[in-house]
Amino acid sequence: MSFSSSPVVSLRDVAIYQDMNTILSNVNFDIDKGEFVYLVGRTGSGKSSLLKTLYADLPLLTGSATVADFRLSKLPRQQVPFLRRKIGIIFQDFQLLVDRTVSENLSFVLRATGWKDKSKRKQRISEVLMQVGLDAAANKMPHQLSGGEQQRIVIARALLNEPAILFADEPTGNLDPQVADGIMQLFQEINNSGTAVLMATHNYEIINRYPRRVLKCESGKVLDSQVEAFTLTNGF
Ligand SMILES: Nc1ncnc2c1ncn2[C@@H]1O[C@H](COP(=O)(O)OP(=O)(O)OP(=O)(O)O)[C@@H](O)[C@H]1O
Repeated sequence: MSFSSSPVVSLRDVAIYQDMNTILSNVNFDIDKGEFVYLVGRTGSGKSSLLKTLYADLPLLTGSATVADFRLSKLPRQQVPFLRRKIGIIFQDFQLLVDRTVSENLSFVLRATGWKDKSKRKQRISEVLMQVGLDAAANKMPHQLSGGEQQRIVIARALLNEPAILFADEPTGNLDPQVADGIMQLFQEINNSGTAVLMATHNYEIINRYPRRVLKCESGKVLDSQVEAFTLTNGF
C-alpha cells in the first residue's frame, strides 16, 4: 500500500505521438487521488492517444510523467503489468471473453495478476460484482447480458485490484442515454469511495449533469478548466 500524498497522475512538458506525428505537446497537469476528471475534444484531437500513453500502451518519449507512482519515461516492458495492476482501463467496446462466464472472465484477470488462492478469488469476484450491482450474474455468459450490464462487468473487472485510478475511454459511447446515466452513477459511486477517474467522453449531457473538472484536447494542446475558462460547445 502507498501512503504518499503525491498526485495519482502527473505530467510535465509531455508530448504525445502517433507514429512520427506529434498529436499533443506541452501537456502539463496533475490528477489528485480521488479526483474525477473529464477528457474532451473533437474526434482525432488526441484523447485516446493521451490515455494510451498514461496506461503505457504508447511510450512516453518527451517530458516526464508518473502514474500511480510509476515513472512512464523509459518504463521497462516488464514493469507494464505492475503499472496495470494499479490502474483500471475501460473502453467503449466491452472486450469481455465471449466464451467464458462472467466469473471466469474476472477469475482470468485475478489469476493473471497473482491471485493464487481460489477462495480469495471467489470472494473478490463476489465483492466487485456486488459493487456494480450484478452479483446475480456470476454464472452468465456475456451474450446473456445487456450492453449496460456488460459494461458493468467490465467496470467490475477494472476494480478487481483496487486501482488508484480508472482510465475510461468513451465508456458510455455505445449505450442508450438512460443506461449511460446508470453507468455514470456507478462511476460517481466508485469515485466517492476514493478511486480517481479520468474519463474521455463526447457526451455533453453527462458533463452537464455531473459537472467536474474538464481537460480539453484542442489544437495540439490540453486545456484545463482548473487553469483557464473555455467553452464546451457542440462537438467540443
Ligand atoms: N494507431 C495509430 N497510428 C497512427 N495514427 C493514429 C493511430 N491512432 C490514432 N492516430 C491518429 O492520432 C490522432 C489522434 O487520435 P486519437 O484516437 O487519439 O483521437 P481521439 O481524440 O481519441 O478521437 P476519437 O474521439 O475519435 O476517439 C488522429 O489524427 C489519429 O488519426
